[in-house]
Amino acid sequence: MAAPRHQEATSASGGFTLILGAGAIGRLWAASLPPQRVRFIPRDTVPAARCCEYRLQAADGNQYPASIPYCETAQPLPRADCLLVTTKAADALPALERHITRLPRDIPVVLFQNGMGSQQRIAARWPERPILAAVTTEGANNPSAHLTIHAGRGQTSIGSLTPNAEHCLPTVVRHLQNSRLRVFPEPEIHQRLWQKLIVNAGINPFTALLNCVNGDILAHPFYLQHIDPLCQELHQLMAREGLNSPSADALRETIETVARATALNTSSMRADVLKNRPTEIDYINGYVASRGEALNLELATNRMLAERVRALTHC
Ligand SMILES: NC(=O)C1=CN([C@@H]2O[C@H](COP(=O)(O)OP(=O)(O)OC[C@H]3O[C@@H](n4cnc5c(N)ncnc54)[C@H](OP(=O)(O)O)[C@@H]3O)[C@@H](O)[C@H]2O)C=CC1
Ligand SMILES: CC(C)(CO)C(=O)C(=O)O
Repeated sequence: MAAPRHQEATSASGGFTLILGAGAIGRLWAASLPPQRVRFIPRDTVPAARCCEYRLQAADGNQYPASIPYCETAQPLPRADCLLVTTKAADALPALERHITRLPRDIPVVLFQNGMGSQQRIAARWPERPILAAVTTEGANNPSAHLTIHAGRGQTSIGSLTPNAEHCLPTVVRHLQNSRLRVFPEPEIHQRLWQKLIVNAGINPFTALLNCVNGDILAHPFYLQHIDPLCQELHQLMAREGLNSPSADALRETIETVARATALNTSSMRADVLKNRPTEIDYINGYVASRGEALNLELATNRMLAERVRALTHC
């Protein structure tokens, strides 16, 4: 089946997008942007093929073929309107460090990582570059090497992390709106990152530890024992960080609304544990616990959840 038509992109760089991280979210974006105007930056090793070939199963169930060229490892990177970084949180800074000298200083870099910590480290490492963060509720997974499933339609909010990103935000948003995905500018990106962090902190570790889908945590005694202390800690930390901090009850309500809305989902953390891959716990409950330590707050529930999840993939 032929893919639906895109609007034609126009810009000085020809509407080009570079993507670092050809995993589930990277492939969703690559197949959703105008064809012929996307390149994956490969790992250090020369990729086995010139193109990343796969099928994207759209949210309506239809499948479309995608063939996304890899950039030549020995050549300069092509001029592009922006770089999307779609690795896991732990890989984002090392991956950027490997390639950043090949990129013009003014290229906007959009970070898609869940959780918190990696974005701040990247913004602090390259404060002069335009670095932006994206918070996305799109859902994608790769059940096999050549199939990417767009499991749930959502939206992507983008905001600036460094001063030089402010003026690029409208252009980056317009550029990414040229895809089949919904994209919006987010002036309060820090608050938005925290909202997503709260949801991930309240759902992901429980699904990983209890080995269940999102909705099934809600009636489990372990969840019921820990969710209120967890929400108290999140409320305390947000207040100390100077953020707009909803009450612990409101945070629990937010977490449970998402758990009910995604009741049949396997969370990204449970999926990582099931595949014996490193989880992003250090950027979720681990990040909360370490911010607590830095601010002299005892956030024991987050620390306990982080330790238990780490133990799942470290044996
Ligand atoms: N999937 C989703 O629905 C959502 C994901 N996110 C967030 O987006 C981020 C990416 O998630 P997802 O796509 O699921 O993860 P995946 O593991 O599917 O993809 C990450 C990709 O990054 C690649 N990668 C790692 N290091 C490098 C490097 N140095 N150079 C080039 N490529 C590299 C990996 O390659 P390899 O496979 O070889 O290791 C892999 O292809 C995560 O932070 C996640 O939390 C946020 C919302 C939704
Ligand atoms: C919202 C939630 C929990 C959906 O599964 C998610 O973001 C994740 O799995 O990481």
